Amino acid sequence: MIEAAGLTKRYGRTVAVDNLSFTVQPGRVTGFLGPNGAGKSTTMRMILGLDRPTGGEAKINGKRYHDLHHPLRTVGALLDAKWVHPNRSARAHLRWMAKSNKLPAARVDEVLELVGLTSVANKRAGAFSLGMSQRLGIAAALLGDPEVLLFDEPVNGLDPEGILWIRKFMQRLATEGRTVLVSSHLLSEMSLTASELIVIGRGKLIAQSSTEEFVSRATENTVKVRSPQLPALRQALTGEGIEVRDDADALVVSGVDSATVGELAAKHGVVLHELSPQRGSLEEAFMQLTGDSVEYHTDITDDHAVAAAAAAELMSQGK
Ligand SMILES: Nc1ncnc2c1ncn2[C@@H]1O[C@H](COP(=O)(O)OP(=O)(O)OP(=O)(O)O)[C@@H](O)[C@H]1O
Repeated sequence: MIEAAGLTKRYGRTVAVDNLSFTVQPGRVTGFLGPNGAGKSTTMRMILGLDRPTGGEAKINGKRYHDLHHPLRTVGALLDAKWVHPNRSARAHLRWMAKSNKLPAARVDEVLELVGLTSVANKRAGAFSLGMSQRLGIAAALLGDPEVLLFDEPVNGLDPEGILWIRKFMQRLATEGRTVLVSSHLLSEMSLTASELIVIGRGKLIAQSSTEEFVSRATENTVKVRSPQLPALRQALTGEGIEVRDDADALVVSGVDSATVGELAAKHGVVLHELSPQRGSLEEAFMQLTGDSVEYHTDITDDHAVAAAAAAELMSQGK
């Protein structure tokens, strides 16, 4: 289990992580979702004792990272897959890691097998593709057979096949009873990988809920309605306890269908110029929820690969 309580990190005037509290439970994949620059990496680094919090604390199985007796036997992480000596083979890299962390050498071949790298174990890690490097990073995270695993944007830059592999692998780790926290800036990817979500924007917690609940909330259908008598229409709707928000010269109505809106307008003698049901896209809704918290735009090619993997997954499920 991972617990963050009031976790805060400031870099000068930038508040990278702002009073963040959440819990990550074992036995399922928890998605750590937020736009680029939201503070995901900084939070993970604080959990792993690589950055010192300005305030609050993070605990892994009830202890701060620095108080763990055998850190690698408790927690494994994939932060930067390219963090490998380029001239070392995959096996040599893992042997060196095992030795320096007092882990049995026999575990090296086990983890190579687990991630499917046995056949290339003696090849130079510097010549690995990104997908192979990610697998090697995951093998390294698994060396100590830890109960808790953190993966920072593991599918970034991967092709659809690589994305599918990572997704299945995380789910398998969770079904083994491990605590798995995986970060991403894409709700579409997380909706296929994680059963629980922690959503942040500009370092602040936006939501922690089941993925199902978050997605259904994020894609809530609305009705767009335009009228030359907007104030009267707004009053008619809010008078019935219906939620409305302004959108330029229109109102966006939530929680009711267009028939209800039309009938209420007629009852109050309000003229309508437009009455259109809106179905929000998942990513658009997510962007809206995280509001102005987007620091910069995401890499289009990454997002296309993720979308293709999502489509492949749905097809493989026969949907
Ligand atoms: N070492 C640092 N010095 C100064 N500012 C930093 C440092 N590390 C992160 N930041 C800032 O903190 C904020 C959060 O960054 P962080 O990398 O944690 O976000 P993120 O959600 O992981 O985004 P990304 O996916 O782009 O890495 C950003 O505004 C970033 O510029």
